[in-house]
Amino acid sequence: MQSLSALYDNAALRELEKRACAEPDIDDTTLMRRAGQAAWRCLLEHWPNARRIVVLAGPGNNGGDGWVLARHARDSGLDVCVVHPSSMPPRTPLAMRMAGEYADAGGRAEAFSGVLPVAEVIVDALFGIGLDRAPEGETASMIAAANAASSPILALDVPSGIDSERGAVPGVAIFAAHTIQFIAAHIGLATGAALDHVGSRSLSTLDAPAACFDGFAPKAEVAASPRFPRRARDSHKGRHGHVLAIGGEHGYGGAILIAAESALRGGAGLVSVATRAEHVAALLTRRPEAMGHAVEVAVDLQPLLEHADALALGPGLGRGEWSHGLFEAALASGKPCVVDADALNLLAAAPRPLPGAVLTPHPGEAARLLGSDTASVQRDRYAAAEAIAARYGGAVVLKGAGSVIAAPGRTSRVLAVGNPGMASGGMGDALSGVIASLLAQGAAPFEAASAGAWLHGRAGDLAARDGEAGLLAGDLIGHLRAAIAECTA
Ligand SMILES: NC(=O)C1=CN([C@@H]2O[C@H](COP(=O)(O)OP(=O)(O)OC[C@H]3O[C@@H](n4cnc5c(N)ncnc54)[C@H](O)[C@@H]3O)[C@@H](O)[C@H]2O)[C@@H](O)CC1
Ligand SMILES: Nc1ncnc2c1ncn2[C@@H]1O[C@H](COP(=O)(O)OP(=O)(O)O)[C@@H](O)[C@H]1O
Ligand SMILES: [K+]
Repeated sequence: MQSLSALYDNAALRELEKRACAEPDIDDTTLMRRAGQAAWRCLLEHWPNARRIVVLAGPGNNGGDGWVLARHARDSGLDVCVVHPSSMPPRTPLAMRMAGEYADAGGRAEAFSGVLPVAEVIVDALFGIGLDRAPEGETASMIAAANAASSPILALDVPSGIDSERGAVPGVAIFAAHTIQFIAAHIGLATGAALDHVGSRSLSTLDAPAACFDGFAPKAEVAASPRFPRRARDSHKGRHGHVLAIGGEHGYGGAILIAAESALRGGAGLVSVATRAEHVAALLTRRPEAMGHAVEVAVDLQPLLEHADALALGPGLGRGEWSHGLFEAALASGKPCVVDADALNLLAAAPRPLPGAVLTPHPGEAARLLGSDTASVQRDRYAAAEAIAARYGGAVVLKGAGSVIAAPGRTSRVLAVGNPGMASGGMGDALSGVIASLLAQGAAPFEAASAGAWLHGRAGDLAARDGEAGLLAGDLIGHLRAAIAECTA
């Protein structure tokens, strides 16, 4: 059974369409009719009282779906107007046929004149998975006019202007209230800039037979909530792992303190911190449960490394001599390790394979790891996360809205939890702590990355119930325990 959690790219969607059309009683016309009808039902479900609708119809098959919907709406007695770009009448045979049927039934259609007719719902059928460049000229104006109208927009398959494979928004794009996707969920609607455009989401498989999906793995999956076993009654701290958090150069004590506190709230049995001497008192005042160690030279780190099950390396680490020494000593230990913040910058400067590590770059750090730029990373977040995993060998969490989790040989995952309240300093340090905590408790890198990122996002959502703006990493950490409890059998 297909769900919104299994995500496919455009090649897969087109192949699935082909397989469906190979079935005896299905062809491309049937699929388009089903798409238009499913979209019409979706409109009725969301806006049962709408009497006037405008359908924006593009030149391709996405437009075709729109013409079918328009016909259903008209047959049901609604006041319908289809608006198409004056320079782009229906171009594909299917779209031409559906436009013809609508016209034959007496449906109203007009070329875009600069203003859209008034409507209670606007249906966006301009472009779907066939978008091949940023909308410009007339289509850009139609999108802008639809967004400027006060009516909600129902997007068919993809909000027009969104790159349905990558989540990027190359120019203007529809801001939909709801998007109904056809056949299977699109990978690009789950991450990055696209998230602001899709609204709520649904999926109509168009009754494509389940056999079409046989042997067809999704390109990515929405990360599911992790499951944790209940603790044994006779458990003790030695069974829940020992995290060593390493960082906190002069002037950057807060980051390592947040990572340590988050590791404790992530369930680690013990948390030690290796940092500059001046941060130890602050750490112990704030979190006496942590063990603070002043480390002035790398050799001081050795005994701490020996006792650690996993490392959180990088929060506030800096990039100087002290930082380099600790970075090299920590990696040389071969312990499971979260590599974050300045440790990622040091790694970018001296790349090496780190198969047992979890790398947690934000898009800027990801760009440095790849030798590219932030805009390129954001243009294709899946490709960037997968390229970092391939280059460095470990698991990767590419942070930001719709965080992408990747590892060599694994199907990538994308987070559906988290919120923009988390765009504040220290949130990444909290993520490092919780992932290190799971590594210390025995999780493998990809699972620790995925479960840790999920818990962090969920705790952020629980914290955001009191509002997004002003949400602090410390507030999120306060909800980690509840997030873990929700996931515990
Ligand atoms: N794949 C499937 O399984 C199904 C697809 N259907 C619909 O078909 C759609 C795909 O149809 P198409 O492949 O015809 O693609 P689209 O309808 O998304 O658009 C393609 C057309 O728009 C033009 N175009 C693309 N970007 C443009 C831009 N920025 N400015 C101006 N013109 C631009 C292309 O040159 C092409 O003519 C899907 O999104 C979906 O709505 C459904 O009918 C049923 C099943
Ligand atoms: N708009 C957002 N939606 C969801 N999660 C977000 C958003 N903004 C930030 N986050 C999350 O918050 C954390 C921020 O990390 P980072 O950018 O490293 O912050 P810092 O360096 O200040 O600690 C990441 O886990 C990121 O995914
Ligand atoms: K569309």
